[in-house]
Amino acid sequence: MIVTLDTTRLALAAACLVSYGLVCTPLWRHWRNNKAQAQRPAGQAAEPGWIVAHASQTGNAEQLAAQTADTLRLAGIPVRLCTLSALSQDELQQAERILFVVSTYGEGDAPDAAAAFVGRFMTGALPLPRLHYGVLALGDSSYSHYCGFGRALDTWLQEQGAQPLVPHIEADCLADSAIGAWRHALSHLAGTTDAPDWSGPAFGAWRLAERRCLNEGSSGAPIYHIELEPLDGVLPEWQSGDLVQVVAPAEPDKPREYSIASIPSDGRVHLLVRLHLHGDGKPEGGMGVASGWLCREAPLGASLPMRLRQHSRFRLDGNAQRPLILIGNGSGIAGLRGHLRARAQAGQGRNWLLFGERHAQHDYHYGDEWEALRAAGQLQQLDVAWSRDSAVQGSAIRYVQDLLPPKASVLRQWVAQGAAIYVCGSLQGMAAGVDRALGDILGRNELDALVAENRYRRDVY
Ligand SMILES: Cc1cc2nc3c(=O)[nH]c(=O)nc-3n(C[C@H](O)[C@H](O)[C@H](O)COP(=O)(O)O)c2cc1C
Repeated sequence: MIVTLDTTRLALAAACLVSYGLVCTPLWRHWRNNKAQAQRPAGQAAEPGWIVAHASQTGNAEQLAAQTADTLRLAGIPVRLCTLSALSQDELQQAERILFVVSTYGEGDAPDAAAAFVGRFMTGALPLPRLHYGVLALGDSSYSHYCGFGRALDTWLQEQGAQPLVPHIEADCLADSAIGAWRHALSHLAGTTDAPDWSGPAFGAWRLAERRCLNEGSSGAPIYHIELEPLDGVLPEWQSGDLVQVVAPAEPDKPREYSIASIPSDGRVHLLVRLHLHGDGKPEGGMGVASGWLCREAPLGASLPMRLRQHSRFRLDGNAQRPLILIGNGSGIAGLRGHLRARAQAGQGRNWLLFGERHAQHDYHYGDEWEALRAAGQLQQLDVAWSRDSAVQGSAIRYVQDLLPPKASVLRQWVAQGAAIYVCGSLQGMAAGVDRALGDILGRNELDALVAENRYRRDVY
C-alpha cells in the first residue's frame, strides 16, 4: 500500500471520492426507490408520494405538470398528478411534498380550473406545517399582474407555514431558461440525472395559401380569414378547439397562439386574425408584430413556422354527444366555427350560437355559413348582438351577454337537457359579462357544478 502525505494528491483523491459520490447517489436513490416499489405488497403505498398539482387554462401548465410527474416517476418516486381544485383539505394537510405548476389569467387571477381551490382555501387560514413545496408560475410579463396567481399561491403557502423546497420559478412566455431551471431543480430534488426530453414538437413549415379581409368598411380593426397548408403536404391531426403557435420572423422566440377555425377534413388550417393596430388605429401608426405580418406583410405563398397544440380544455371530448351552447364575440368566433364544423360533420344539430360584434353589415363573420347551417337543421338557434347598431337604434341588447337574460328559460332548459357551454373571445367585458349573466340565470352553484363536470369551457384572451 502506498501512503502519501502530498496535499495535492490527497485533494485530488478527495475530489474523486466526492465526484464518485455525486454520480452514485442518484443511482442509489433510483435503485432504492425501485426496490422499495417492487417489494411493496400490491395496493399498499410504501412511502408518502409526491403530489404534482396544476392550474391551467389552455394546457401549458397541465403539460408541464405531466412532464414534472413523469420525471419524478422516472426517479422511482410515486406521484399523484391532479388539478389544484381536486386537492382536499386532508390531502393538503397530510402531504409532505407538493409541486405546483400554475398559470395566471384575467388580471392576475387563477385559471378557471383553480377557482374552487382559491375559494375553498386561499381566502382563509389552513395550517400546513408538514408541507414542503415548489411553485412553477407561468405568465407573460406584458401583463401588469405578472405571474399574479403563482406569486399569490407562493405567499399563501408560506403564510400557512409550508416550506419552499426551492424559491418559486417564474416562466415568462414559457421561456426556455425558466423551464430549464425548473427541470434542474426537479432533477436535484428527485436525485435523478435521466430526465426525459421536455421539448415540444418541432415547428413545421406552412404555406400562406389564402387571406381575405372579412370586415371591409367596419369601424373595428380589420379581421382576416387566413388559410395555411403544410409545405410537405402532410396535414397533422387535430380536433376542434385546438390552437396553433405561429412564429413571426421579427420575433422568433415569441410564438403567438390562435384558435383553429377549421377541421382536418377542410384540408387546411383556417385562422381568424385581428390586425392589431397601435396608436390612432391606422396601420401607419404601427401594427402588432405577428398580426401585422400575417395579415399584411407576408406575401401569399410565403412559408412560415407553425405548430399545432392540443387545447384539451376547449375540445369537445365528453361533450361531443351533448347539446352545445356556443357563445363568443369578435375573433372568438374562430374556435366556435371549428366546433360547429365538427358538429355538422358528426350530424349533431343540437347547437345554439350566440355571437356579438359591432355592425351587422360589416362584422357578421362567416354569416352565410351560419345561415346555411340553420337552414340545414344543423344550428337550432342563432342569436346575434350588434353593439354599434343597437346604440343607434336605442336597443337594450348591445353585447352578446345581453342576449342571455331574455332567453333565460330556454337556457335553463338546454342545460337541464345536458347542454355544455363554450365561450370564446375577449376576456375584457365579454367573458366576465357572460359569466355574470350565466350565474344570474343558472345560479352560481349550478355554474360551478358545470365547471366541475367540464360542461362550461372557456377560451378567452
Ligand atoms: C386572457 C389572458 C390573460 C392573461 N393574464 C395574465 C396575467 O394577468 N399575468 C400573467 O403573468 N400572465 C397572464 N397571461 C399569460 C398566461 O399566464 C400564459 O400565457 C401561460 O403560459 C398560460 O398557461 P396555461 O396554458 O397553462 O393556462 C394571460 C393570458 C391570457 C390569454
